[in-house]
Amino acid sequence: MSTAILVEGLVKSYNRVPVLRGVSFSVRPGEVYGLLGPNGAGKTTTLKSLVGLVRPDDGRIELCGYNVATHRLQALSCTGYVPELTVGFDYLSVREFLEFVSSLRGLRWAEIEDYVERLVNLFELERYMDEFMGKLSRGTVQKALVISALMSRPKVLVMDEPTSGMDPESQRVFREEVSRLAREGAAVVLSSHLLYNVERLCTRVGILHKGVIITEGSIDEIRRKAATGENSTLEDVFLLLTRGEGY
Ligand SMILES: Nc1ncnc2c1ncn2[C@@H]1O[C@H](COP(=O)(O)OP(=O)(O)OP(=O)(O)O)[C@@H](O)[C@H]1O
Repeated sequence: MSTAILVEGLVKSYNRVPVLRGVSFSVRPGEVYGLLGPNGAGKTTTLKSLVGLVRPDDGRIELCGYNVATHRLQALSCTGYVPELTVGFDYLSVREFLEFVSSLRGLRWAEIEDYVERLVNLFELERYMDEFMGKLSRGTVQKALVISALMSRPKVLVMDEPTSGMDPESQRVFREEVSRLAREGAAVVLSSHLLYNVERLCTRVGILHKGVIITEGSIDEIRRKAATGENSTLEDVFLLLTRGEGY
């Protein structure tokens, strides 16, 4: 399959205020696509549309070849998702939460146990396994959410600000594990304001601004397009393109 995530002409308004005005991008197996943009640019709305939590007014989304509007179950069964915020799991321990997600996904615990244990060790979550999710710090919750999305080794991974609150060591673990999954053939899309992480992890980025993707490509390509010079950072490019025009 040449495209695992296909987004075409996504349009969405809230209370007649347009938020997405024709967002299009695609992600191939093995790619990690970073969706960037100022606050309110529409990143969460786009990612929620991908997993069927927001119904777009127009446009087409396919995950693993399945149209999300008509074959949502099939599309989501090959997809891992890290939401921006979680609600409702406060009174589950981390262990119960992971077991709950695995059973929802129809995974057999015995088959994923070794992988989950490896991730739990890497993210240093062992001592929190029997703590309620509601008692944990933001970064610790994020680690549990990331593990819950990775544990099925999905073909498509959709992540909204996945590393917010994570310490630098865990962010490195995150980058390594997501890269590993991509090398195994997953297509990944993530939103982030942490441009340092994006620069190291993403093979391609798209900058969302005023409801459309204003530039897209590898970091080198968008640096050339923005003519910010070969020593410029992603932050330089981002600030140049979106300067003073927060949406
Ligand atoms: N349910 C909703 N009802 C009305 N407006 C909404 C709703 N959800 C989002 N919006 C508005 O849509 C716009 C885009 O929001 P969205 O959360 O998609 O942006 P974002 O790029 O993810 O922002 P951030 O970087 O701050 O997380 C914002 O102006 C927001 O206030």
